[in-house]
Amino acid sequence: MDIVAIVGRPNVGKSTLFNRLIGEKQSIVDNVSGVTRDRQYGQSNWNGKEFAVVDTGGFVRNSEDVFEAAIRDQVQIAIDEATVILFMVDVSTGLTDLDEQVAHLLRRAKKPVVLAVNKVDNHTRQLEANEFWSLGFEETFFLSSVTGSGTGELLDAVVEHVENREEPERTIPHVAVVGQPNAGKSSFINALLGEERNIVTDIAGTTRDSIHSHYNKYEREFMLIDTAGIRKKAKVYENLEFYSVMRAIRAIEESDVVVLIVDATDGVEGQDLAIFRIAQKRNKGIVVAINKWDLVLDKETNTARDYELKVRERFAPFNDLPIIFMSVLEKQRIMKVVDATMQVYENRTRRIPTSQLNDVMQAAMERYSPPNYRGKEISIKYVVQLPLAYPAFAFYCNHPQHINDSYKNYLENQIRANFEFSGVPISIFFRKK
Ligand SMILES: Nc1nc2c(ncn2[C@@H]2O[C@H](COP(=O)(O)OP(=O)(O)OP(=O)(O)O)[C@@H](O)[C@H]2O)c(=O)[nH]1
Ligand SMILES: Nc1nc2c(ncn2[C@@H]2O[C@H](COP(=O)(O)OP(=O)(O)OP(=O)(O)O)[C@@H](O)[C@H]2O)c(=O)[nH]1
Repeated sequence: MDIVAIVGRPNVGKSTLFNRLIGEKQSIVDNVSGVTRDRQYGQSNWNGKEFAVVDTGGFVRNSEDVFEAAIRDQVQIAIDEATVILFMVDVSTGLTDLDEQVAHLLRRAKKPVVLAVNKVDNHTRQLEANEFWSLGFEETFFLSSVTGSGTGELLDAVVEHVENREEPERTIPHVAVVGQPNAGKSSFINALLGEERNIVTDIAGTTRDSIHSHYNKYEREFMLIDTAGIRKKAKVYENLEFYSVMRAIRAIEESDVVVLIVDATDGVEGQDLAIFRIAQKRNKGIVVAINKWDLVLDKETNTARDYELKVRERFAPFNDLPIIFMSVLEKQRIMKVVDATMQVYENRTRRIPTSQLNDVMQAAMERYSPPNYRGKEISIKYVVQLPLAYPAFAFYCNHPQHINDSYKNYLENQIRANFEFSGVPISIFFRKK
């Protein structure tokens, strides 16, 4: 999926536009599941074209006083990683030095740039906004993110640069190895591939600059997707947090299963969660590998168990997934991670025959039926698994809009209790019948 990155100074209105793009619905859903840092990444659809949106402002806390250098850094990363750059400026403050600096970087980029002059709320501001033509971007649009005026034209221009890429037919599982800088991603991949590291580049229409390596040993075969280390030679960004999430997004997009490597000495941090939620939103299989377990000293009988419980809490509500403690350094349990990955891949492709699914779910719904809504009886007639690349179920019922989240969770838990979907997010829809 193509990535549209919104860049610009603090306070110009990036997150207001971002929220508009990803839609009210998504933010409500996220609130329910306790996602707080959802400002970074979302999916949008315009004119039938789907794309991912990244709000670069979501990566800086207190962005009011963020260093200018950090913003320039983000712009450079966005240029490298995104498909289209949406550069936002603010008519109410007028053109600033930092705008000029950002524009300078963008003009040299070989990526399409769309300039959005925001807060053009009225006629006076419309006149003032003309000064931004001096930045020299052919595609310049005037909008008001709060009222929404002008956003349609802007998006039309943005999606001109977006391709609707079909998911390529895959013959073997694609596995993305992601995690924070220094978690041990390269060490893990090197341990798997050793000398035989066979880098496959340029798979038609899929790769740009992530590295694909083919693993085929001990009757296990998959493609490893690794974006680690690409930039090491070129430039080490100060803004590592933004950079590593950005490159994780790319790898996740191309994968079926994501192996999230976490440094045991740090525990699960905000950034690990950000990457985890992106994989979850994209319905990818997930395996968590807690690495550097050798560095955790004085281990007792319950150390791993207690640690695992804490990790599961962090990932809630989606925590039906394999968590494996490994040490790449001491070659401990690396193959366990591989096996879990293969299992999760299988779970993600699992198809439950309709009759079996209905037998199990009818029984579950008899044990605990959907609560009435304002005296209306809710009845779910049957359920089918949808023909998608990931597990998704449609429940046909009389009042689809009145089934509450706790009942939805009940249904999901029942599916998980009866069928093996460990490591895989499940989508549940209610449809009118
Ligand atoms: N008048 C007006 N105000 C706007 C418009 N869009 C956003 N704002 C306001 O501008 C302020 C900053 O908006 P944000 O969306 O938080 O800006 P941001 O660029 O994401 O800021 P950072 O989080 O600092 O990066 C908020 O008070 C918005 O309500 C607009 O079109 N017109
Ligand atoms: N003690 C210990 N050190 C490890 C382990 N795995 C990796 N390391 C060390 O951690 C450091 C970082 O490992 P890398 O594999 O380069 O980490 P990375 O995630 O690829 O890092 P970036 O490319 O910066 O994103 C190296 O010094 C490794 O030797 C482990 O299991 N135990």
